Amino acid sequence: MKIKSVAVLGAGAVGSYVIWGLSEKSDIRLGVIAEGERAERLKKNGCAINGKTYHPEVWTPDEAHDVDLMVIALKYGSLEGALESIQKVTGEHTVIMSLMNGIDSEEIIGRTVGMEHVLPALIKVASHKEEDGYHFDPPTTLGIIFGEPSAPFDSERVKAVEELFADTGIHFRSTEYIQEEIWCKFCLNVCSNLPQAILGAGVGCYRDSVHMKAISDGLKRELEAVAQAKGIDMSKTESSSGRGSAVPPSARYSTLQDLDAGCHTEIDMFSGALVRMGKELGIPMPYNEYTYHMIKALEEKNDGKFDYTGKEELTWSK
Ligand SMILES: NC(=O)C1=CN([C@@H]2O[C@H](COP(=O)(O)OP(=O)(O)OC[C@H]3O[C@@H](n4cnc5c(N)ncnc54)[C@H](OP(=O)(O)O)[C@@H]3O)[C@@H](O)[C@H]2O)C=CC1
Ligand SMILES: CC(C)(CO)C(=O)C(=O)O
Repeated sequence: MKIKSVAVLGAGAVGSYVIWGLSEKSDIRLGVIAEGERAERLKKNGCAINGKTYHPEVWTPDEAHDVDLMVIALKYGSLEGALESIQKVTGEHTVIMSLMNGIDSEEIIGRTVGMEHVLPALIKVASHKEEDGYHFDPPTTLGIIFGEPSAPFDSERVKAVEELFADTGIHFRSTEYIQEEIWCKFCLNVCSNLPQAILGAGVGCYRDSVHMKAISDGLKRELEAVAQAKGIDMSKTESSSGRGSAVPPSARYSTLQDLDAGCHTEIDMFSGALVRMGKELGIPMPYNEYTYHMIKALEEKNDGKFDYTGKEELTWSK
């Protein structure tokens, strides 16, 4: 098996890492999947990444049908609406890798196209948008981790993806513990993205404030209790997955980036998912419930719900 065509669905901060890495590869076709105004914009402007503009092909889902590898890098809120496109792209042999955060994008995609197409994966990159396009630091980026959910782990498709990434700038590794790796990344996101998003400060806050560390630890204890109840042993990845990419203390992870940009976040796939699982398993989740509601309220604040300027009617504290 050899991967000769790659389609990226979601040419944003994470999709840019794949586009950047594969653009110089001469023996593949690389396209981004887009329609309508988004497709026109991508055709006209290309993808601006680390100060350079790349021009991957722009394919409709029909044009991308039966691509060898589809990489999905959408925000959680866009996934449901893109399932029809994902179905149109998926051919008999298409392998799908979701680089989305959270623990359920694979399951959602698999329900639509069949789990056999999905090669579980995650990405560790700190990528963000600036005025001149997307930026990340290639040398310190840990990159893409992927693997079969069960043996044989050195499958044809794992070897094909390794061969695809081998002579590119993309950092990657395959693993026999992909489920545990995904949960470790989930833990990193829940414990590091969320408290800093409420505080509105860089990740140095966990090093510099015992209070921020205490909140992060509280979220972690709840997540570990859920993982344990589900039989996920995150210690299996301790030697390989201890920490994320090196970042400065000012780093703002994706949840805070979303709030900074006035957008809705992916809190439903972080604390939202944990609160739901906690209820199913009978595990109390006070830190995650509080965090869930606070971030939802910050989204409401961004939407202008608490803009009381010029509203004179009185309200009472109870
Ligand atoms: N940012 C980061 O450093 C990291 C993010 N992640 C995770 O990766 C995922 C993607 O995040 P990120 O890259 O930051 O998000 P972005 O918002 O930067 O990128 C999402 C992209 O998807 C595009 N898009 C939305 N709907 C469609 C559609 N129907 N068809 C085609 N394209 C579509 C958007 O286009 P448009 O802009 O035109 O709307 C946008 O370019 C998230 O789950 C995130 O948590 C994981 C690791 C690190
Ligand atoms: C924590 C980080 C940067 C790791 O890749 C990430 O996933 C995010 O910003 O959401």
